[in-house]
Amino acid sequence: MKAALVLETGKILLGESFGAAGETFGEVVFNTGMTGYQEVLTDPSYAGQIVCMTYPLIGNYGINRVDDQSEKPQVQGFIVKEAARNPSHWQMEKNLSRTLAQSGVVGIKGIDTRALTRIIREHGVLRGIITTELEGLQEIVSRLNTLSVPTDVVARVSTPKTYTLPPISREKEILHVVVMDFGIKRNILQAMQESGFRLTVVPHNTPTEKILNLQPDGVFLSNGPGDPKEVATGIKTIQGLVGERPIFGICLGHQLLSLALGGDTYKMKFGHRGGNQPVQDLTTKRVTITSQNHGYAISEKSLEQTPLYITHRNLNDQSIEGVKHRNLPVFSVQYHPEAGPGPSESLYLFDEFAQLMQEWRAGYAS
Ligand SMILES: NC(=O)CC[C@H](N)C(=O)O
Repeated sequence: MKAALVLETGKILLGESFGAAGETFGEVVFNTGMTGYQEVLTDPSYAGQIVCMTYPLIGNYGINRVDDQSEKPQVQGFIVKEAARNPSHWQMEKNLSRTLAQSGVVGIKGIDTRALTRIIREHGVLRGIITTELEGLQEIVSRLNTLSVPTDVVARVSTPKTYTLPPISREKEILHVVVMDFGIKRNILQAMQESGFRLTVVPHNTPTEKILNLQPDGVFLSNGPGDPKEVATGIKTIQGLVGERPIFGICLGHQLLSLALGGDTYKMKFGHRGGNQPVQDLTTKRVTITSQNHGYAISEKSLEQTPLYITHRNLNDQSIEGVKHRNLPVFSVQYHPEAGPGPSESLYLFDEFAQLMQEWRAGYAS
């Protein structure tokens, strides 16, 4: 079956249906990862977005039981050049196109994804529609201008109920962390369990008092989809938590922390999505290659009005990748240290969080 990708610029790219048939609307973004498509599909941070994979062959190791980052694919649509016809891997359980079809994800294959990426890099992220209904494509272009990206995406992907997870590593001192779930990836939960944390995961709109009543050693602010400025209740909660407990934020959590402390965020032209973004720790000068997935960033100028200072920078475009509070145990990073998918060399940040919580615990007890 034929399919088309229609962009808000009026450009129409023709390909073949991949996954579910039908129509889907979203913001078209590109990811440069050569592997990790299963993690990308199931990462709740992509809710509302149509993801274009720049790497030209996708699906070659199928879908397995271990790489899911949430219970289902979360992307709004999926664009590939070539979908592997004979996937093979010892852990493979299903094939990609069937998984997409069963989950109702409308995709398209046969698109020159590198050419599409050039268009996005030139223009900035674009709204688009993938459709298997090829009649009336011109009408879709005019309809596209009336559609806007949903603003309630965090509420859609956050847990509706509080739940707990035990520590996996028993060697380390057990610390209790309350996780504010704005659309968390499983690999982050797992990295924290492996760091010896006992987790209480709470919905995105849990008030400050309820979190403090759980008597955590620290609070974690998760990744998540959409514009951070839309997460007003979360920002308010974080304002109440600063100074009460050690705090660590990743990606959306990092952006929300800055907003809570008086900083500002902006929408990047096409964002950072992939597994090879170089980030420098400004104190040690050490560079790590990081996994990233974000379209917003902290505005540097706005940090002057906050108690935060810059700890990490992206070496490709100098954008802010990490901040720390000047005198409280509060820090965050824009990238994904949990390494799923991507390099694992930034996992040490979870140990830093553990150390802050231990110090805080010791200070609190004395
Ligand atoms: N991975 C994330 O947490 C993404 C944060 C935010 N939605 C952005 O696109 O910038």
